[in-house]
Amino acid sequence: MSEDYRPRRSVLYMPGANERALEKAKGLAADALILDLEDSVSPDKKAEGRDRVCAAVASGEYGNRELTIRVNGLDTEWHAEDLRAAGAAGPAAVVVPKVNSAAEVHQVEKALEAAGAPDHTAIWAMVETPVAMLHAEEIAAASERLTVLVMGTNDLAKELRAEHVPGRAPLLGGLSLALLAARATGKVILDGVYNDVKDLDGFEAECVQGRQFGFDGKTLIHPTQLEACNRVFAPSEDEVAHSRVVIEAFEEAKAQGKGVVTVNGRLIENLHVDIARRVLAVAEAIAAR
Ligand SMILES: CC(C)(COP(=O)(O)OP(=O)(O)OC[C@H]1O[C@@H](n2cnc3c(N)ncnc32)[C@H](O)[C@@H]1OP(=O)(O)O)[C@@H](O)C(=O)NCCC(=O)NCCSC(=O)C[C@H](O)C(=O)O
Ligand SMILES: [Mg+2]
Repeated sequence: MSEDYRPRRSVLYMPGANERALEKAKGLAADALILDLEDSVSPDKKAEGRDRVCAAVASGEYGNRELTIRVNGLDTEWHAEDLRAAGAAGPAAVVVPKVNSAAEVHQVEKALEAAGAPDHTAIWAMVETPVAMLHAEEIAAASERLTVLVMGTNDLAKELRAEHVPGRAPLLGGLSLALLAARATGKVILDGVYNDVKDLDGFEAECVQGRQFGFDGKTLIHPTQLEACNRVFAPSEDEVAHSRVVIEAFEEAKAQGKGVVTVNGRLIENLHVDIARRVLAVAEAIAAR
């Protein structure tokens, strides 16, 4: 497998001005953290939150959790200072909300360069408006620095005037467009949040749906959502065992000059072996964490 795989099954938001949550996150089983300066921080706490999240990045106390900062939107009074501070702090990524065009990605890229952001600081673009759904491919392809698309399903539902319903029928068009864009451009894509922190069954069902769709992981808002998310977005033991059987059966068939074989009555071709190899690589990367 040529592609580098970094687990991003569970990506937990936390309010940037909430000291308790920032402290707690150091011990949570999240693959990545989004230290938020946008929706979860009130206007009077924006400056305090900015200082706190930059200090958190500088602390080096978050282990192998990928540490990112969500800045305020491009059209807000806080955006420029957020980018300056986040760029200088050098997190794994700056998460930019409500990105609607390639031009906006270029604007962020320039501001990060001006802030002296290190090369390892990527851009994660949130796609959460009807315009972003229709421009998803140009957004995803806008920059090599942009490595991840993040669904913002709350804003998307708001803009669509849609309701949050089990199965997310009103959002499926947008989810599909963003996924197509991510896969067409070789980017990672994360599913949106599940708002009811008490409804763990509903949450798990949405994780399963996201994984079946092809999302690489899911964004979360509460620590109780971590366990199911990490489990659902990891290959199960059965999948790993089946993948090994598939690879072995195909190798044997190849040695006998055959291009196809069946396993448990199912056709196995080259592409199924590629899938099986990816499953093993993902499982290994997760085990190595
Ligand atoms: C949703 C919450 C406001 C609930 O908070 P609270 O009632 O305080 O939760 P608990 O009392 O159950 O908390 C138990 C302990 O866990 C810690 N905690 C809670 N949430 C987090 C978290 N996200 N990260 C780290 N730690 C957390 C509490 O501090 C308690 O710790 P302890 O004191 O030791 O017991 C709250 O969970 C919350 O604020 N969640 C994050 C909200 C957020 O970041 N929202 C913005 C992102 S979502 C979004 O914007 C989506 C997107 O843009 C879109 O459009 O869809
Ligand atoms: Mg949003």
